[in-house]
Amino acid sequence: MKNNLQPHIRIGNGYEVKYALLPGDPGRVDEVAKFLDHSEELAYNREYKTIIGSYNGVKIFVSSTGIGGVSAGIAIEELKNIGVKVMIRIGSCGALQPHLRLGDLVIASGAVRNDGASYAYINKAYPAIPDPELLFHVMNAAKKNRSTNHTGIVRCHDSFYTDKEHEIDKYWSEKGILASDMETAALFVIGGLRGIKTASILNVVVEKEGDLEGGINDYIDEKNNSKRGEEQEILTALEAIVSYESIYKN
Ligand SMILES: O=P(O)(O)O[C@H]1O[C@H](CO)[C@@H](O)[C@H]1O
Ligand SMILES: O=c1cc[nH]c(=O)[nH]1
Repeated sequence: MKNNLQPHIRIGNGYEVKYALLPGDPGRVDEVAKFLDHSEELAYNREYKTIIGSYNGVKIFVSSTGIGGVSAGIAIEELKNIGVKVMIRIGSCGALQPHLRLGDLVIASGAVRNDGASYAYINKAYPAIPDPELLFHVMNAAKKNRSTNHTGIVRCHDSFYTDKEHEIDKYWSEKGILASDMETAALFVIGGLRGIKTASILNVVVEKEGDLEGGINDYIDEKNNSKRGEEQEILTALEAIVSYESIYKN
């Protein structure tokens, strides 16, 4: 393969970039660009949009992974193939607990593996957990940014519209799971198996169903709160990378 060009993300060797931020939505890549010292688009194929840039002297890729573990798994593997060693998801999530508000950050300390992609790799006895050192840097960065953040287990799923969604959310909510997203489990499991350091930060974009407390104000501010959460997750991930890099330069 010429220059090790990857078939989906459409990037090859030669960048020597150790870090990647992974939003699902390609639109969020441009939001991250606003925080970078400079940035340049490298490729945009299907759901995979990648820019290269730097933040406080550290070079990073920002690559969208699309919706779901299947799509994310492809991006994760291909980014690893071109040398990326540390990946932080900056995603969105739906709250499963009533105290989580729009724009709060959820930092995943583990993920329930209700997705198909992580299971395609290995049976469900294998844990979906982040790298503990990277998690520590993310938690510290979130504190320094004064975000409202919650660290705990999230649930990863493959569907929004089956007839059982309400029942399933109720079950996992009662087990204390913080929120739902679709890619964190695949990221953690593939990271564990492939030796990639991973973490996942999620911005609450949907509050728990039926919780109306404070709902009117939140409704008015809905867009602002979600936007603020997105900015805070981006800043948190970037600051975590800088502090991680200061310790693990090589
Ligand atoms: O906003 P992103 O990062 O795409 O994350 C969430 O949003 C999508 C679903 O709407 C899924 O990808 C889910 O995990
Ligand atoms: O409710 C939601 C919102 C975003 N992402 C999810 O997976 N679920």
